[in-house]
Amino acid sequence: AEFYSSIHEMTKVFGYEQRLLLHMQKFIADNESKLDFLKARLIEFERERDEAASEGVAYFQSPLNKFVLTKRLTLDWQRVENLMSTETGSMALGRLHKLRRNKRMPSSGEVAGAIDGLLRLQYIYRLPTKDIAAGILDGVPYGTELDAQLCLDIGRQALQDRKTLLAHSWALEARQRLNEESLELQPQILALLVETKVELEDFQGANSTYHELIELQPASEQHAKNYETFMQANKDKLSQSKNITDEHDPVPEDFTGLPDDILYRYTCSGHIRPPPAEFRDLRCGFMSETHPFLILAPLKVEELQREPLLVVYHDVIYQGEIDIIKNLTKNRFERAQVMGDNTSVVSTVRTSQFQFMPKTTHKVLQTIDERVADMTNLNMDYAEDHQFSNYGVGGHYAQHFDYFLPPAFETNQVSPVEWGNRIATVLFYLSDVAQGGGTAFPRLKQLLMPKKGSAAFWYNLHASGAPNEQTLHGACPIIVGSKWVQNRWIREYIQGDKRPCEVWDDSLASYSQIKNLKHKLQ
Ligand SMILES: O=C(O)CCC(=O)C(=O)O
Ligand SMILES: [Fe+2]
Repeated sequence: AEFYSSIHEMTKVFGYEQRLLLHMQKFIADNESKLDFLKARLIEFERERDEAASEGVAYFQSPLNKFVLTKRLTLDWQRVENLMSTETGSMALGRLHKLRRNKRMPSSGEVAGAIDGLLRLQYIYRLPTKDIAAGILDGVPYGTELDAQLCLDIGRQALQDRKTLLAHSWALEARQRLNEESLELQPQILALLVETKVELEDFQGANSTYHELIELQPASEQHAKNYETFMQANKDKLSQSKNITDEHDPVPEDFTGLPDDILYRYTCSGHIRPPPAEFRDLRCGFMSETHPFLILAPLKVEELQREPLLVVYHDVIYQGEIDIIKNLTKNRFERAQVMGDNTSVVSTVRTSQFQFMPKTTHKVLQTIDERVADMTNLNMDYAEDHQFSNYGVGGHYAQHFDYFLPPAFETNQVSPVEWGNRIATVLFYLSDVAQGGGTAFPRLKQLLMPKKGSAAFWYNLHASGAPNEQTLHGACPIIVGSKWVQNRWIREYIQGDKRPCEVWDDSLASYSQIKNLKHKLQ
């Protein structure tokens, strides 16, 4: 199993640790009683030796003593030897060994996954390194401090991810957190610091940190060699210095034209927001007139965007239903995947756990679909299986489109293909999230915060069926909490009479897109 991508899974780890602790206690107790027995024997044997030594030859003249000594040298010492050579606590050790190798236990690869999540949080929400290390996330203290080793591990992974400013700050933090116990890490920390300083072009700083490192381990040939390579490569730049205090790139003043991953980042962090003018016409309430389909459903709806339509319904899934769903999905989650070139793959683009469930599984899923039909006026006969996702701390789903692109059709990843593309998405929030975890629409400048019981609805396609690229969206990383969502992906098939095309006449925009799409297909 994989734990770091889901809080739901993570809670099971506590149970495992509890059992590991019991085995360890048993192991210690067994060994302690063995040592107690051996210590008592030792004292006894020493006492008799002292007696013999003080009495001298007279000691051996007593037949009784002769007997005692002989017995001790044979039987007693044999028992001691036997005891010393038995592996005490082997039963407890065996159990611990077996439990640790259980395939449901987290593996060492999970540490990398967990660090990856932490770095993503820090990067997107611009969290200060010293706060995270002190156990403070986005201003809230959680009482867990990170030690020098962990700070070093995080720094190394940041460097690997090319987040050099972060790597530098984690190396500094690791150095600050060195203590007697962890002093042996100092050379590794200095080495990381050198690497990051070189990358950030603080050659003077790198040079002096190299000196520190060599002073610390003057005998190391490796350091000498590395230093020589460094000097050869940078000898003309040694006067170049930089006071690196930043941990993050500066926030851009203007976001136009920036790549989608950057837009996603700043939408999640709240730096990208719709300008007030865009709110002017938007409505909220028990709407029935703005869009024809709402006549059917006097639901509590909030309009976030007209073009393309993006609305949020409030109180459209109930606690009783959520309880049933949590029960149905129990122990059935697996690591979420994304579409790869030919097949689905695990990726850091999407770190959560998910499962699909046919609507025939339980009546509650049919009830929900009837409600979705009321909310959207779409035909739910051609909706995919219900998808449930659970995100853990640091879990996210990077910017993506819900609609299928031509390659997905070509590689048979659209099933069933006759149902066409995903015309619309309804995303139910089955939980609140304490911190982070919004759904970001970078091109619409919208950030929806999960609220238990509400649901977002948007069309992925233009009325013509062409993909609407404005619908790019993603699930921002969770800072604190466990996020549960349920997806309804509604497909195009026989929605023709349902979707009120005349209200959203986007035929012009989609014409060029269709051409573009055809071009891509050729
Ligand atoms: O969890 C979210 O907020 C968004 C999920 C999503 O976009 C998806 O599952 O396709
Ligand atoms: Fe999505």
